[in-house]
Amino acid sequence: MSNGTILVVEDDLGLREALVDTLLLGGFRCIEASDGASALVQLNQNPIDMVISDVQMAGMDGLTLLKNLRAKDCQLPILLMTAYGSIDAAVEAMRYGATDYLSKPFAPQVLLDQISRYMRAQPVETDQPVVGDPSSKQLLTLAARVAQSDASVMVLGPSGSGKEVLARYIHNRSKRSGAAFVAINCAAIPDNMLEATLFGYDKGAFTGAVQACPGKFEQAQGGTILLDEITEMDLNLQAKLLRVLQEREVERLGSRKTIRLDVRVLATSNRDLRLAVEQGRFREDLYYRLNVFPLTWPSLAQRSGDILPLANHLLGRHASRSGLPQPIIAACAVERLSCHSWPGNVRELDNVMQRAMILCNGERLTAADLFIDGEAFSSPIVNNPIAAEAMVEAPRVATQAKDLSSDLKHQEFQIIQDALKTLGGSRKGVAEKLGLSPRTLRYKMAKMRDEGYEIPA
Ligand SMILES: Nc1ncnc2c1ncn2[C@@H]1O[C@H](COP(=O)(O)OP(=O)(O)OP(=O)(O)O)[C@@H](O)[C@H]1O
Repeated sequence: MSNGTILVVEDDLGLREALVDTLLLGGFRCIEASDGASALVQLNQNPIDMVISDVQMAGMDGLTLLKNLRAKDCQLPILLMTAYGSIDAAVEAMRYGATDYLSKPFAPQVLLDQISRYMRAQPVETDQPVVGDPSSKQLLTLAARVAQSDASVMVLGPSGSGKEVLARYIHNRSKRSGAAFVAINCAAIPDNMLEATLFGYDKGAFTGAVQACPGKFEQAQGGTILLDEITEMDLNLQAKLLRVLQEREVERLGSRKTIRLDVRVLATSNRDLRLAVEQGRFREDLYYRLNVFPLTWPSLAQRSGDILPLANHLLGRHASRSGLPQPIIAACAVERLSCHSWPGNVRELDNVMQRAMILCNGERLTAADLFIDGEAFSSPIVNNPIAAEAMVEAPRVATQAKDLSSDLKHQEFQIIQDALKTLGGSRKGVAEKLGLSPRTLRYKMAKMRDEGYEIPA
């Protein structure tokens, strides 16, 4: 997914910078505000997908900002950062409609995990899934045929394999393409909020329901709803969902008015559905209702003909986002991409291409620009030909290369740490001295932080 835009509201400049660095690394766009009032201005001027705000700020504090935001938009995800141990502030935040809260201090990964739980689904930029493997081409042809009907479709496949891309493709190829496509990730929303999110609620239906809000089904009226990771839905809610699907009508929470629905339902799961039914974790009647037409997108390793076309496509996407020309993938990089098993599927490939775009210095993307998790990495700063060699040979000498890589990474972090100390913490100075772009430096510093290196102030 293009990860979306986050408004970061924090009056402490240092902390705001650290938050922004972490979020940029996570692939999000960021807009900054130092208090509640300027946050409201930013919100009026920019499309925002999520807000992260401190509670204690001079001027308009986080809770007042929260109330203002909720009055304008009842669905915008808002995360509040509360001081450690400040239970009262956290409870109050939730009462006034915060989506969740983070208690300070928190690790960067905790922040990123919370964000991915609540981030609004982002439009996927490509209309047509990119494929190259004969099996994927067949699957697309089948999906295009299924799209013409109004049947429920269950898209199966491992995490990151492109299930949402396929679901959007079905919507775009259907007669409903002119209407909304509404995706909801059933695993990302806490059980007690999922029902209200799906079916909507009336004012006063529960504490914090300060105004009526339509649910996702209503928003998808005339179009398609995607129930992502449906097997994660709790059994009680599965029963309510089944009723909505059977009756084709919905009642908002706290309301007696029924609303007729004209919505096509698509669902995804990365579990073995039959097994989930056998284990009593997924209702059999719901299984049959949703599984009218199952389509399975296998792991990337099982359709290796897709790897290179996808790598080029994803690289092009990152190049155009950074306003840079798209590099050509050199033969050594192609070999490395083809050798890897891609346990994280297309999402992992996307991350690798994003990093490669940052690391790549010229028109050619080489094996040394591919930073694959769990494999050797040759640093652009410590430009060591032995390490580059070790990377190309990675499948054969993985263990040796891994040791060398971690050694090089340590040296590189040491160099950055020393430069920061010498230059009194000036990032601009360090970037210039080491010949790195500010973005690459930020990326490396965030990695250092993750690995427990101390960053001189
Ligand atoms: N065939 C494809 N063509 C273009 N982009 C793709 C393709 N498959 C996956 N992607 C990209 O890979 C990323 C992951 O895809 P997607 O979110 O559809 O996977 P998923 O199977 O739904 O993942 P999850 O199970 O974690 O929800 C997205 O950035 C998407 O744009």
